[in-house]
Amino acid sequence: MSVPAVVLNNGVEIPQLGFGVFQVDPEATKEATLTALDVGYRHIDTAQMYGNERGVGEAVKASGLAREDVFVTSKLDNDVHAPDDALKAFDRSLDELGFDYLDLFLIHWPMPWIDVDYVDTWNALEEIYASGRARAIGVSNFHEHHLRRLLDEADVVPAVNQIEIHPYMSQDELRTVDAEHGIATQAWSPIAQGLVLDNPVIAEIAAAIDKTPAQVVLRWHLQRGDIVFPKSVTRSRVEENLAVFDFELTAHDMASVSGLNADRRLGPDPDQTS
Ligand SMILES: NC(=O)C1=CN([C@@H]2O[C@H](COP(=O)(O)OP(=O)(O)OC[C@H]3O[C@@H](n4cnc5c(N)ncnc54)[C@H](OP(=O)(O)O)[C@@H]3O)[C@@H](O)[C@H]2O)C=CC1
Ligand SMILES: O=C1CO[C@H](CO)[C@@H](O)[C@@H]1O
Repeated sequence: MSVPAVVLNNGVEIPQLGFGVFQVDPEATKEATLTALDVGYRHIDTAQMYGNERGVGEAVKASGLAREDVFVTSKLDNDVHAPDDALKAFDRSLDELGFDYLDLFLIHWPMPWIDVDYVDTWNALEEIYASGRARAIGVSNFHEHHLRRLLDEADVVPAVNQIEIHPYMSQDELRTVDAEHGIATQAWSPIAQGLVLDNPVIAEIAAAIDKTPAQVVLRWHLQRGDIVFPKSVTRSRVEENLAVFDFELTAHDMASVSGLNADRRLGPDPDQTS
C-alpha cells in the first residue's frame, strides 16, 4: 500500500500517514515498530518524552529497510529547552536511535512559563538543521501567537506544527494559520485515542461505506490535507489504519464529521501549566 507524500516547505517529503509510538512500552517498541514497517508504514513519530526512541531505531535497523526509506520524527523534551541542553539532547536522540540524522525534529511544547524563551530553543534547532543532522525542523503544540514570534524573530520557518486534532477538536483556525505560512499541520491523537469511534455520526458513515469508524476518521484527516500517525499495538488495527487509500469520503460526509467539532481537548492547553 503506497502512502502519498506531503512536500514540506524545504522540499523534504513526508509520508502523509505514519505510526505513532506514544504509550508504547519501551520494551515493546521494537516489535510494534517492526510490525508497522512490515505492514507498510514508512513514517514513525516518537519523542524523547516517550522513552522509546531506542526501540524505534532497533526496528528500523532490524527491518532491513534502508535508513533513507523510513521517515523518523522525534521531539525535544520539555526540561531541555536551554540551547546547550537542546543540542546535547538532540545528540542523545541520535545515540538512542542509532542514527546519524533525524528526518524531523520538533520542539514538543512551547513551555512559555519557563525561564527559557522558546525562540532561543528554536535557534538551537536552527543550528541542528544547518548542520544537516535534521532534514527538517518544526514545532508541536504551538498556538498562533507562538508561531508569530518565530516568524518575526527567527530565520527558519517551521516545517510542521504538530497539534491535537480529531473530530471533537478540529482546529480550523490554527490549520489556516499554518497553511498561510507554508507550515504543514500534523494531527496528534487523530482518532482521539479511540474516543470518537463510537460516535453515531461516524458509525453511520462507516456502516454505509463498509469501512470502520477509525478508517472514516483517518480519511477525514487525509482529505483535509493533514499528516497523521495513529498508534496501535494491535496488528489488525495497524493494518486497518493503513488501509485508507482506496476510498474517499463525499463532501457531505466530510461536512458531517467536521460538524462534530466541540473544541474539546484531550491534552493540555499549550499556554497552561496543567
Ligand atoms: N505532539 C504531541 O504533544 C503529541 C503527539 N502524539 C503523537 O500522536 C500519535 C497518535 O496519538 P495517540 O495519543 O497515540 O492516539 P490515537 O488517536 O492514535 O489513538 C490510539 C488509541 O486508539 C486505539 N486504536 C488505534 N487504532 C484503532 C482502531 N483501528 N480501532 C480501534 N482502536 C484503535 C489504540 O489501541 P491499541 O494500541 O490497544 O490497539 C490506542 O488506544 C502518538 O502515538 C504520538 O506519536 C500524541 C499525543 C501528543
Ligand atoms: O506527546 C505527548 C503524549 O501525550 C502527553 C499527555 O497528553 C503529552 O503531554 C505529550 O505531548
